[in-house]
Amino acid sequence: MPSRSCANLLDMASGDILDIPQTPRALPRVMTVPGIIADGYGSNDGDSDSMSSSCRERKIIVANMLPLHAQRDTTAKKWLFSLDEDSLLLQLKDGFSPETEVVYVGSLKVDVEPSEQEEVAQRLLEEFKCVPAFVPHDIQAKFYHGFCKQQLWPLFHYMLPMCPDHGDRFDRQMWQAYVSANKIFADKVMEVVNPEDDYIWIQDYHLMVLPTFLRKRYHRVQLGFFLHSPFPSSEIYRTLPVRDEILKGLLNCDLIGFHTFDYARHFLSCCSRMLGLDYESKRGHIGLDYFGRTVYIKILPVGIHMGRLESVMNFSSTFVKAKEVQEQFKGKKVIVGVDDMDIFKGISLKLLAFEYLLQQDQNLQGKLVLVQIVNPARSSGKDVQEAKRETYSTAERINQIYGRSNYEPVILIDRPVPHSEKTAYYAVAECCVVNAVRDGMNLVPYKYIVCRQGSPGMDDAMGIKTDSPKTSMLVVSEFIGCSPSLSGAIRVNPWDSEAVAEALNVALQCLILRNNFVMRSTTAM
Ligand SMILES: O=P(O)(O)OC[C@H]1O[C@H](O[C@H]2O[C@H](CO)[C@@H](O)[C@H](O)[C@H]2O)[C@H](O)[C@@H](O)[C@@H]1O
Repeated sequence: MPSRSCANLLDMASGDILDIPQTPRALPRVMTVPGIIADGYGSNDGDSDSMSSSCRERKIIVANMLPLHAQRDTTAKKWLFSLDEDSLLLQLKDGFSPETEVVYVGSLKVDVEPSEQEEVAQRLLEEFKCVPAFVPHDIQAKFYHGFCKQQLWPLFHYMLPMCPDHGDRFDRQMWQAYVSANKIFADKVMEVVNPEDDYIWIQDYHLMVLPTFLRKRYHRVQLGFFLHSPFPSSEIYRTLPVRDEILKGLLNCDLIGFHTFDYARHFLSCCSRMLGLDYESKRGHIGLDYFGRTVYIKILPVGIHMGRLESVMNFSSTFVKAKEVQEQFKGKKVIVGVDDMDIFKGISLKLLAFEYLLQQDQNLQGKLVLVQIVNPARSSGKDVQEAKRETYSTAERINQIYGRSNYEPVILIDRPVPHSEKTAYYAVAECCVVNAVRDGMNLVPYKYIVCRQGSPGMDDAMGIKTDSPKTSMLVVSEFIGCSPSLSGAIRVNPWDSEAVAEALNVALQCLILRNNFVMRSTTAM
């Protein structure tokens, strides 16, 4: 029998929760738009009632990874740190009022020797208001690469571990590591928190039992949690052996945020079926009573940060790249895809649809290009290796069958691609396709829409008249969180490659019709 010692660790925490004195409390003072949503697409429900009026002045954002780049200068034997401008965590900060102080708690992407940890921690707090949680190597491997990436990530994206090739089966040691890592993060929060005044925002599926440790220590601390991934149907979720511990972890918060109504609905149905908890509408918000507290459930879809994206659009390096891409694909229609190398992003299915399209319509051969940017994998699992192998072999096959001299139908860009370069591809491509079989939100369509709108500088670089209409098409999977918000997109079932091919064909026909129409109107003038 595997040891259940970590269950004890957690039980100690959650067990005590049963003993929390049920002092009547005022309604939790919950922030609206916790900064997750910036001034872009996706918005909160726009409430501005009394719940929003008492945002605490210091926020502690806890996430698996700090928004930092870290590099070791081996010659000078010094660490070099800088802010990771791409991190969504910085976007959270932009949503708060300027007076709000934000402290981040999380791990570094690098290993720091124990002898250097104290000095590094002091520097990061002073220079970046970051508090590093140093998770020992053995725990980290089982916590992140094990329980997070091999168990929770597949399950939350609707994949059951039916056989070893499809996610690892439940492993109590990995769960123990998950609980231990969450405790390490909780201890770090406790080092800096002022429980009377601070608001603690916990991010994502890596840290779902962290609230239990904090609630055990501070009965009255204000805790919010946001899940960036999907929350699956209760029929999937109930297969998880530690389903109750995780639900209780989340319920130890005052507010739980989800991207979509469906994810919130699934969570509520799990609370009802597994814990016998029913929800009710409280002052216009959905709330659950849990040991004398009300836990609010909110739909807070993440958006993009327009300001940051617009500034990247105006980099001279973006103009140069856009011009270069435009020249490279002159006379061809460009479809762009940007995805993480992950088994749920449906990259191979997208390639199969593209292959089918070329096979069905010979006229497109030589004239159509799919530029597929692949962000490097974060997980090292064999599932990701297999997805990568399949992506490469499908792309190679398409290029062999339909390629010619000076023409490759699939351009696979598999390296870290800077923001400016992605922006340039978005700006040039007339169609963007997101074919994920499941994704919490997916911000690619929003970025594409903004980049296609262009800017005077970008239009100038590309030789486009600013007032001339630009036609763009979006093909998106119906299984991603952002899908319902994209009313102008063509929605597809990503598993049905023939239907995706047909959708791409419709998109191309629309582009051609529209361009002919514009050309005719311009000529007539
Ligand atoms: O791979 P991880 O380190 O475990 O992180 C998980 C993913 O986090 C981010 O995506 C998630 O948040 C996005 C914004 O809310 C959402 O659009 C997406 O659906 C979520 O999965 C990150 O963008 C991914 O690269 C990570 O894999």
